Amino acid sequence: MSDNTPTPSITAASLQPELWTSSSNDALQIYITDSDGTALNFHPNFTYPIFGDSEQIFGYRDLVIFLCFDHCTFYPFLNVKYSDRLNDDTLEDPRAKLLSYLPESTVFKDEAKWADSISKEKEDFKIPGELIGDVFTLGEDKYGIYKLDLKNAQGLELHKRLQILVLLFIEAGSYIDHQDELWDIYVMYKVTDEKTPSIIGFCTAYNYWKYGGFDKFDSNQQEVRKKISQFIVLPMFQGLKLGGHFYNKLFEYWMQDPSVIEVVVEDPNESFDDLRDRCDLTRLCQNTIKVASVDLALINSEWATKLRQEQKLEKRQFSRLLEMILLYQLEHSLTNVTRKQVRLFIKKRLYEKNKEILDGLDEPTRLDKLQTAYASLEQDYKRILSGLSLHKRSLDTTEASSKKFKLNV
Ligand SMILES: CC(=O)SCCNC(=O)CCNC(=O)[C@H](O)C(C)(C)COP(=O)(O)OP(=O)(O)OC[C@H]1O[C@@H](n2cnc3c(N)ncnc32)[C@H](O)[C@@H]1OP(=O)(O)O
Repeated sequence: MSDNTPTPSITAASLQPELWTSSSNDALQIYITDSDGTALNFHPNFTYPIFGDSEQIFGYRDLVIFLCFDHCTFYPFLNVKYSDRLNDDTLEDPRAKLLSYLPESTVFKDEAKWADSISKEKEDFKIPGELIGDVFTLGEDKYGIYKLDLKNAQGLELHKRLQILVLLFIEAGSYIDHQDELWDIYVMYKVTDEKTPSIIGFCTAYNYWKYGGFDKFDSNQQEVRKKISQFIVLPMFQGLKLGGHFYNKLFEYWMQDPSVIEVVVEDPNESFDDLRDRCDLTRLCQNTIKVASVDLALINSEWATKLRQEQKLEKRQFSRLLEMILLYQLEHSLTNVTRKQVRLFIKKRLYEKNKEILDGLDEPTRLDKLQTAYASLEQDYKRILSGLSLHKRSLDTTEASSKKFKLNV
């Protein structure tokens, strides 16, 4: 707009409010540079934690907000462009709003300065964390998972650069208190190019200390329940099984840590639930149990309790996995257990879980509610199981793995 053009006012805009209103989800464009210098672009899933419940920004025409990150250092850059702005001091300033959620290092507008800052950080770049487990290969690339050291300035800075993604990609996500030492942050990198690795995603987990009894307390034996709180794979790497590998590697790491007694997940969404169910099932059936040998008597015995504790799985998740294994057996004719027995077994858990509500209903309604819940769960289990091959793998590996995990079957 030229200097001589009068700035439009709110009253002028009220005639055509749609011209001056942008969806904040559409206006915000996130770019992540690639190792070859190009940038991949996507939109956020949510912006309401930043721009309010309506996810709209009023007062600008043709608004575009560029939020860019470097693939390796995750150095942030922000720019805000629009063709016109209403003359109103009370308008929300998207630049200020976003900067309040970004680290102080964020470069505004000055692209050359951003490029210089990245080059400087890359001169002697070192991932600001400790490698957990080994570097592993998938296809032609190598990956590693690093636990950030938040006491180290670079570790803390990386956390501050990454955390806005929690607001933008996880529903009801919020910032963690990084000063609380009970938080762990794990970052997955593609490390094929060791000098400039690329961030794939990250996960936060909280350590809940559990009082394990007087004896354990006295002998300084710590017991921790790990709660996965936030788990993100960057959009351009989603759907490539990288999230699954990230989760499996974390689980492997926690399996080896005797202080971790259980791994739980805080408010998983459907896609994370799917990933978790499929990974847990595959891990369990590859390493520990032979699918065809699971039956109702075994599930109701001490074996199940012991296996659950050994596998550090929470009760509900473990029950779901066993139920899915029973259904898998039925689908692949691997069992003498009948469909009716499996149905009654699953309904028993559903009844116990919802006893209070169900006991308040008359019998026909109660039976109907249970049947509806069962039918929908069965359908969901079948969806999760589709494409999984649990018994072939387990038959191949049972002998080798049974040496590692000796069970009292
Ligand atoms: C606790 C929380 O934080 S809940 C919030 C979770 N995070 C989000 O929603 C943020 C946005 N989304 C994301 O970041 C990602 O999409 C995630 C984390 C949900 C999933 O990560 P991705 O890398 O895309 O998943 P991945 O490609 O590994 O899994 C894809 C599929 O393979 C399955 N899978 C992955 N690894 C394995 C494995 N090792 N064995 C068996 N199945 C596997 C998954 O269940 C999934 O099934 P599908 O093909 O039917 O979709």
